[in-house]
Amino acid sequence: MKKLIIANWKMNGSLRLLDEIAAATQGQFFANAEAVVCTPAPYLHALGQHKSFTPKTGAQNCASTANGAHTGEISAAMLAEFGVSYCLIGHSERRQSQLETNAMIGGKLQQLKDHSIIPVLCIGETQAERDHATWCAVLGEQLAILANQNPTPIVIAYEPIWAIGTGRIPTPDDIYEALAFIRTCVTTMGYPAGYLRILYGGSANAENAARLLSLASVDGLLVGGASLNPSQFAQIVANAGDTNWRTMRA
Ligand SMILES: O=C[C@H](O)COP(=O)(O)O
Repeated sequence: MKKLIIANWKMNGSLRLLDEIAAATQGQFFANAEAVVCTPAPYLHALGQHKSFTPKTGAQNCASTANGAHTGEISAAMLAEFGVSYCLIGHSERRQSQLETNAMIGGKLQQLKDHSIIPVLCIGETQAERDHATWCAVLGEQLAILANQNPTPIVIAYEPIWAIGTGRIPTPDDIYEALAFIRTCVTTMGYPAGYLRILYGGSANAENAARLLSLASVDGLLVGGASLNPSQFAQIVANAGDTNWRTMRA
């Protein structure tokens, strides 16, 4: 399966950055890697229309209901009209700042499924939850929204909150253990292995991408800060497409 590299611009970027990323990734071979850029919503149209933008179009959020009197919200149907293939849900920044609950995130999941957009469900524990060894319970609770669903392709992004934007990365053993736990939980809920991709996110950059991608079970990366640097992002995608990771992994 191709490695999946998803850029999350968060509330950053510009039309100019779109051009710069297009130029930096142009001519890259996506035979072994799939790249997605999740821009702020105002750029989705430009991204979809861009003549030389090779990565796929991603969104950072969608509403948990289909339509209605919800000022400022953007529905999954609207995202689909703009060619969005993937949409982040449950990012820890939204869980914290927008007080998003698992119930709300479950609604977003359903909306995306209804419009054939692949959900990228972000989950992760705080430093305190890691220290007190309650991370399994926390991840299990965040994954519970996938239970009793008709399984469709899904991406889970494991992002320890303490690793986001801090330059700190879990040990390979900790990543392996968390991803194995996630894979077991999701497949036990009836998702076929082929429907599930699990990404690592948190301080991934051009320097550590090859090492992270070489870890067993890491199907790709969710990249924040480093994705705003066109040459770094292009290098991460190139690393993902480098089939040498298979030998590094052995
Ligand atoms: O969505 C991306 C993550 O929050 C990771 O952000 P970061 O790469 O800046 O640590």
